[in-house]
Amino acid sequence: MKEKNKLFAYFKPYWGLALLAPLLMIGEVIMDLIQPQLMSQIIDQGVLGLANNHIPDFNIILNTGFKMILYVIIGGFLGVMCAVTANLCAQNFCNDLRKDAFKSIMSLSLEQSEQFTCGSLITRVTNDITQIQNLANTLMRGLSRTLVMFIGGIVCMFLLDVKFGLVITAALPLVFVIVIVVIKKVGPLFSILQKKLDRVNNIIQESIAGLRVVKAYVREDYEKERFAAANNDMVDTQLNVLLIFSILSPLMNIILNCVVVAVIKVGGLEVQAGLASPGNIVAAITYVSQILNGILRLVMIFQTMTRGVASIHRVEEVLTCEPIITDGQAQCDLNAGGIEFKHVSFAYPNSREMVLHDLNLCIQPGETLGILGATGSGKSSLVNLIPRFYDVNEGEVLVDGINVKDYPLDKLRGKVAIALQKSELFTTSIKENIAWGNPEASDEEIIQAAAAAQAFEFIENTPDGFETMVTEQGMSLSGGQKQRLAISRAILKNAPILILDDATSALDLKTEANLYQALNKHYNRMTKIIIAQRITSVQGADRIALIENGTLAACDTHEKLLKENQLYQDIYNSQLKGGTFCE
Ligand SMILES: Nc1ncnc2c1ncn2[C@@H]1O[C@H](COP(=O)(O)OP(=O)(O)OP(=O)(O)O)[C@@H](O)[C@H]1O
Repeated sequence: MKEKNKLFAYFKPYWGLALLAPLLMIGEVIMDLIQPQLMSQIIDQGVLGLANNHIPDFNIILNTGFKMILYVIIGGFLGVMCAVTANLCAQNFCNDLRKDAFKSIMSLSLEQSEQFTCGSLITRVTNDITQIQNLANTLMRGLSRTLVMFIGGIVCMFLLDVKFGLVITAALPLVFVIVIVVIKKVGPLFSILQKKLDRVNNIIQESIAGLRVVKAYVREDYEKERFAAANNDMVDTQLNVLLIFSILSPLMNIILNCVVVAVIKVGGLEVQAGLASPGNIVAAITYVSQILNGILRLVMIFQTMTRGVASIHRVEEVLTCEPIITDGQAQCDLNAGGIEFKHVSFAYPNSREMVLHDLNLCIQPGETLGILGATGSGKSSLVNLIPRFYDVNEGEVLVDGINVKDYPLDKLRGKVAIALQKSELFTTSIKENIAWGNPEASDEEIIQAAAAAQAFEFIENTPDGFETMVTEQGMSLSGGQKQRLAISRAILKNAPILILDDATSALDLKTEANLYQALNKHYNRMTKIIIAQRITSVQGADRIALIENGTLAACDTHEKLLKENQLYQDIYNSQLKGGTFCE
């Protein structure tokens, strides 16, 4: 585990701003606290003329009035400066946090990102960090304002008249009991709310990413209902929170009015006794309202704080999540591309069922190995172990004679280029999509890779050639075109090991044959692993590995397997009869 509470470290560069903002806020609140005193002076000295035989003094009204306006202006200026400073601090701090959270997500092992789920990770980097930003802002502005207003208001009331101070102090226990009950009720609801938001985001993400399938199966209504159910569930929790909060405001108003009545009653007696003035009563009423409104705001602040703290935990989970698959220290200068699976058994971390069982297979540098097997037999799982997308449970995988666990990950993954059946393309130009596999590649190398992948011709026929923009997830391209771009990218990486994991499934037989011919001609030193469903895709390979229920059923040349292996003969015959095969 990385250091806990590391979030505070993000504040460090901005501690000056974080300190200045509450100071400015204190200044603004002091200006607010002076106002009732000045108002008291206007009433007592200016209007009632208590110090001048009950003769009103308009000069005092005018001068004190100007002072009040001046303090309001100063308070407003300090408030604006406080808002600017707090926002600068919170924005910058959360900007750093968001970048690091994203960096952390990028370094997660696949099983960890699967555990978090995609929707939850998106919510953590977006909504949760916004909640933390709100929290930072609230702590610097709202909390400091409320605390200073609360303490300052009570002090001012005691200074006006000790009995006023005692009245408000007597009301506080009841106020705090109400606040604590509300906080206890609402607190746990916020964690639940974030989880429900995760679910809503997951559905949005799945439905939008799979929009074509949704439309093809006319499942819009189903998706709408699924979304509506999750959304309603979230809204219900939100409503519960709001309901609890909505009870608070009238309760506070009742207490406020009771305290005001008590202040007037006590104040009346004090005026009769000559111990206080009418202006003092007005000032005290204003302080009561400032204090109780402050406490009401405290509950809202608590709302932000609870949400923020729940979000801090969620973001910290991402920040402190160490990748399970970590670097080894081995140095390996060999770049031949030899691979060996030694007694490999493997189960996915989220499942107890073994997918591969005691599998042994040696692939020579430069060899082309076809892998054939029924769906779900474990073909992809096998090749996923080479770049360590997952680690084996038993046995070992060697690349160029070294256990993959001993490699620094970037060195190991630098040796492997992989193209998948579902080609991941980015919203950028065709050229950048290909060069993504090797950003330093020259234009000629990009063209050569595209030509080998049989993509050059169709790219040239697009409106802007290599500069044509690929729309989101490659929607503007056919399945076969996307696969060819993904293969171009893998070829361009020029790694010693090239894995095509069912990456030619959308290509017609002629294009596929041309691709393999080009690979053999121009990239013959690469070790190639070709996973396919069709025998035609692998029959030209040096050897073909037959995977059956996670075990290696056979591994030999096409000719030998055809002669000696019943399973291979069955596949061959079924594809021949099904009309898939043509020589
Ligand atoms: N991320 C995963 N988590 C848990 N189980 C998985 C995961 N990926 C695959 N499996 C399971 O592992 C088994 C082997 O899957 P794998 O993808 O290796 O098969 P495959 O031979 O490549 O199939 P296909 O030809 O359909 O792509 C299947 O039973 C599958 O359900």
